[in-house]
Amino acid sequence: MNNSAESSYIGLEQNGIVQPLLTDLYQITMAYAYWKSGKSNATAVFDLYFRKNPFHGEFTIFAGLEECLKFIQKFHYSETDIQYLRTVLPISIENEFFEYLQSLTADEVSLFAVHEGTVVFPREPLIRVEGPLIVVQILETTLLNLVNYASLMSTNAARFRLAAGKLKLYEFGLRRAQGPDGGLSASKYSYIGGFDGTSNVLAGKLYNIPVKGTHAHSYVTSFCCLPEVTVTQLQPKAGGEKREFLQYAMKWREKLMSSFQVPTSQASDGEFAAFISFAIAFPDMFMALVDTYDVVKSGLFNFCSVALALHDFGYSPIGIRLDSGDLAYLSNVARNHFRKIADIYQIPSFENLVIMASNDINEETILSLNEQGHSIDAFGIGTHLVTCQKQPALGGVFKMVEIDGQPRIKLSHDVEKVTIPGKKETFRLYGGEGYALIDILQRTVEDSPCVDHKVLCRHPFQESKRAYVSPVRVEKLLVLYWNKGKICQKLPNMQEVRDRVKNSLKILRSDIKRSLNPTPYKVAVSDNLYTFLHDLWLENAPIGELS
Ligand SMILES: Nc1ncnc2c1ncn2[C@@H]1O[C@H](COP(=O)(O)OP(=O)(O)OP(=O)(O)O)[C@@H](O)[C@H]1O
Ligand SMILES: O=P(O)(O)OC[C@H]1O[C@H](OP(=O)(O)OP(=O)(O)O)[C@H](O)[C@@H]1O
Ligand SMILES: O=C(O)c1cccnc1
Ligand SMILES: [Mg+2]
Repeated sequence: MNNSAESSYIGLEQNGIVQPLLTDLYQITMAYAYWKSGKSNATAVFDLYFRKNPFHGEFTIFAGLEECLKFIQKFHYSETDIQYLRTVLPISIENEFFEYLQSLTADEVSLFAVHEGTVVFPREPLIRVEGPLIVVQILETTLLNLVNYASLMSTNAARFRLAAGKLKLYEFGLRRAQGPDGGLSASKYSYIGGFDGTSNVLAGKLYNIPVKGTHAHSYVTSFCCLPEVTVTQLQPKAGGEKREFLQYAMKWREKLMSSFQVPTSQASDGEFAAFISFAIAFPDMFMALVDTYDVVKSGLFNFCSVALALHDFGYSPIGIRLDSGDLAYLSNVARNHFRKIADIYQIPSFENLVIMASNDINEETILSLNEQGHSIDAFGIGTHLVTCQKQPALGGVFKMVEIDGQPRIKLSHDVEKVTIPGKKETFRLYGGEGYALIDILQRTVEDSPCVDHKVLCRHPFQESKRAYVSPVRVEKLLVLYWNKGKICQKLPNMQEVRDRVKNSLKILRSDIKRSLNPTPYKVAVSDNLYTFLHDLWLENAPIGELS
């Protein structure tokens, strides 16, 4: 098993699908219309942000930044891209436009971003992109594609992590993921969000994530009786001659089942044969799926018998996986068996055999299991995690906030959808206990908030909602990551991003993180930005006439 994700994954090539044509056609048609109307030299500022936290929660983890940087680093239309565009755009498009497109790079763009893995909130810019209008516009779809699922997935994983506490979490979702790329991203961002590993072997290879696995029901059902065990011997861990393993396991099964007063006829021989064969193949990592027939009457006895035989041979069995039934009840039964065996046969390690649970597990199942009391050590989670079944998309958007130094606002009947105009900074203000109190958006022309100085924080749309905050610490969230054609920050490796997620969540009070009815975290605007926003709003919304 690959145990370290410490080495950098920065050197990795980006998935080949991520290229300039991975965009919506309208970015290119707009580019032509901008170009044609003489806006090629316009300079624009766009904010990438989302409006609502996912999963009925009150926090989001920002992820996908490194992929965005890799994308803009190599942003360039190839000759075949241009050839293809010629076939889909109208014949009337001037040839010089294609020449112009082919010459484009993101070298004149600046990109500011929140560090990947940081906890973030609605309306605050996660990424601010400044530069030639056409280039910045063209980046929209790809940047959103790279950030939305990555952030959603990392947030989902972080929520599972909060629910599971210190228990191990493994991502088992590849078979249920949204295609190959969705599956790889799910493995990567669930690790960033706090999972301990994945069953996805390619993700292990590409990202150096620990890979983990047990076996499927098919392995168990492929055996029907003991004579099918053709290799019956095993070399003891300490070395020396191979010995009859099968006989040891059989002796243990008789002994165990009679001491638990269950007739051996109740246990499946096929399952027993499967476990023996698996143990002979993997004596150092024996983990058995015990629910194919009957966990209590068959699976547990078969597992324990093989595990005891392995112990006789000097090996340490790992544990079991439960994949159906009442997981709380069955895990407690299993733990009691393990305890009894540890006690009767004086093998203390048996008490701590791993109990893994899988089968359609979601955040609520884990919270409910916690309430009921269970003996599970690890969860294998697929569908709900990778498809983000509770909320399949993060509604991140990319909106123009300034052009040629002039602020821009997008109005909407839905106040939540009105954009906050102008070039902005975000500051996180901390209170005495180390918790973040509020995030405040300011215009870049304003002075930064200072420690121990009162800052007026205003709700962006509700005039009466305002408060003074005297922060004990101020953190500037947006950092210049891409400038003059270069990545200008040291990029963290995956382990560091994962650590940031963990530490970033610690700055949130627990009521903001709880699953049911969490307290919203406040995102405010400065007094100056409040006035700026509302003046521009009025300027852009003429007084109507009723008739
Ligand atoms: N103690 C428990 N509390 C809450 N939910 C549980 C508990 N045990 C299992 N679950 C969940 O209940 C669901 C049970 O799934 P389902 O109704 O398909 O039964 P099953 O055990 O898979 O049956 P089958 O033997 O047919 O596979 C799963 O989503 C599982 O995660
Ligand atoms: O339940 P998930 O969270 O998606 O986790 C992954 C599931 O994948 C496997 O099931 P399998 O493909 O064999 O199907 P089944 O258990 O649903 O029959 C495994 O046994 C888990 O039950
Ligand atoms: O290794 C496992 O147990 C596993 C892998 C993928 C899906 N379900 C289970
Ligand atoms: Mg299942």
